[in-house]
Amino acid sequence: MAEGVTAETEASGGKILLGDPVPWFSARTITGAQVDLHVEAGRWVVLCFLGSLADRRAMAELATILAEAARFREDHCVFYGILSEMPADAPVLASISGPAMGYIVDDAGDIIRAYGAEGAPRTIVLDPLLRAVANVSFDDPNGHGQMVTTFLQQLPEVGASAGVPLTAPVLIVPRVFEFELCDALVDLYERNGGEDSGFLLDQDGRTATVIDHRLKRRQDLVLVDPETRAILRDRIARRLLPAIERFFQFRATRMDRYMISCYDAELGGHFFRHRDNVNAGARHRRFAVSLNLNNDYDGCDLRCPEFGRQTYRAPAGGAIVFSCGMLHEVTPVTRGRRYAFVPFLYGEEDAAVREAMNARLEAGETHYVGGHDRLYPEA
Ligand SMILES: O=C(O)CCC(=O)C(=O)O
Ligand SMILES: [Fe+2]
Repeated sequence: MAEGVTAETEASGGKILLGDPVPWFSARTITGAQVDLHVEAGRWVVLCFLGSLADRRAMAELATILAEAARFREDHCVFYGILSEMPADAPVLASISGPAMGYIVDDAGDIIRAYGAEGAPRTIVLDPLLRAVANVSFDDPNGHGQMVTTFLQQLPEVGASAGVPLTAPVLIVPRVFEFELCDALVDLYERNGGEDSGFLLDQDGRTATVIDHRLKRRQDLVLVDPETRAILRDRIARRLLPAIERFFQFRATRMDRYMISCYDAELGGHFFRHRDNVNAGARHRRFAVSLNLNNDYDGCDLRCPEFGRQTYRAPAGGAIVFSCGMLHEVTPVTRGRRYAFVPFLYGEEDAAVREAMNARLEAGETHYVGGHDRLYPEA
């Protein structure tokens, strides 16, 4: 973006500096859709701070940007209009809302203030890593609408957003579990079956397990047998941890979630975009492991939207390891069933964090007592 825009941003006292990461926020749109900015990463994000739509100017600027609405697509660019009060024609805005376009009423002004837009309507565009790449005020000498639409017209596809080919920071390590071990685990699952698996969600600062098939469809079989757990722990400690130490410089001492997970094509198995460490009860998680137990299925691969549309798949018996802070999704399984072992790794300090976060768990959630997650219990 033009240098003049940077200068303008700094001079206005706004908190958003071009190039810098922006603050995350959570809100609901006027249609009730939950927006967590951190989940919006992986595409261009247009935050249009319009003030009140009772103001004719705001309406005109919105109309100019909406002329580009065809560019708002879930896999490319999403648009949020942030309003200081509920508009009179909310039903009209609701009718044009969708997965790539929404309107948020920020009547407390928290988001507006955090983005330096109080009394200074503007459009801020974020890159797929949620860093500000444009900050155009309504007072821009070149015209707000003109500047924003030109900018939107020039946005490359997400995969080209860095100007060089992108690869997500995932480590693929083959041959962690022997094929016989994989087969035995799949067999165990088929004999026992799994249970619908939820995901963690914070509401009013407390973490609860929620089931919503639109966001996740998976069945899990929890492994309680100490011998089975010891075998899995042994393979992870001997074959995976050395690679994590070498390539990520992290020494894991704890692992949780001993279970076999199954994504079934007949049930529409998938896992929507998420990060594994954002909820209070999940802050201890450092690295996610995704170890495939079979390969006779289609789809169900890992995608890391911040790094483009490309997908990743571990070979049977092999693992993908990635940071729990990275946005990721599991694409729908389109044929057969995918079986996987998907534990989280962390260390001693993280275990202490986890214990402290017991206080933030919703009633009914299992409290962490430690011990069962040690990777070297004999030490
Ligand atoms: O199925 C996978 O490979 C990843 C699962 C996942 O993202 C999770 O359980 O949080
Ligand atoms: Fe995950």
